[in-house]
Amino acid sequence: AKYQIVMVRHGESEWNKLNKFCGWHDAELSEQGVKEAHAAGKALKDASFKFDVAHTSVLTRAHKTLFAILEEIDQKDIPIYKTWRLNERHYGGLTGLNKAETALKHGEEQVKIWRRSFDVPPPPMDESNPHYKEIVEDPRYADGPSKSEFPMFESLKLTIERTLPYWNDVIVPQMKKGEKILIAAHGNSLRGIVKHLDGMSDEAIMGLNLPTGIPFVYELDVDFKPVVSMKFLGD
Ligand SMILES: CC(=O)Oc1ccccc1S(=O)(=O)Nc1cc2c(c(O)c1O)C(=O)c1ccccc1C2=O
Repeated sequence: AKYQIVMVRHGESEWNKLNKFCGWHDAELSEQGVKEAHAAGKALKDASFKFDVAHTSVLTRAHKTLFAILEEIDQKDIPIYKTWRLNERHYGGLTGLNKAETALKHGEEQVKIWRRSFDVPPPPMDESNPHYKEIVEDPRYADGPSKSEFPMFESLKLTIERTLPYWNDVIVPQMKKGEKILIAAHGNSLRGIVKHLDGMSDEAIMGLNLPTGIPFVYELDVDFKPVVSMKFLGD
């Protein structure tokens, strides 16, 4: 095919293990997550993948997944672009809550609505949330989003709407120049790219839960239409 791109959801994080909404909180990879990342790198090395450039979010769990992969394929010297636009969805006031706390605070009915909604946002994060300051004041957001567009919550729809401009304005032009690209990001930001590439419905993309730490390949024709969609390594 004319173009090929590899994407991978970061390995399991410490908060995934605790079933806590993580979003823009900068959780570490769990030990299992580090292992997943190295396994991903080994799979890419065995398949002789080489990249010219990598894109990731501004969150550590994605960086460490990317670094483990680049170490395994011996390509630690390629340029790495970090952008908030590839961040995980912002879970607003739910950030830090686990399953029980969420149900206790908002009730099972509301959880059911959120789970199946594409554009119903969680409650905004406010100063009462223990993670408010660490996120809003983080210097890593100096390059964006601006104060006025800094999210306090995101629906899946809003997440996709802020990820796609990066795909269209940064990644596609690089692919057109022949760059071989690896994206290490998060479940919901990668959903935005996959939804766009495969023209999936809102319902279909909500049904897609990408596995952690397993790279997948898209092969695209000259019009960026998928010839091969979401081919997982090891498949
Ligand atoms: C598997 C699991 O325990 O998921 C968790 C984790 C934390 C809280 C609630 C749950 S849950 O069991 O209710 N399931 C569960 C709950 C939720 C979601 C979701 O995808 C999910 O699987 C959302 O996407 C979601 C998105 C936006 C607001 C709330 C939710 C939500 O409340």
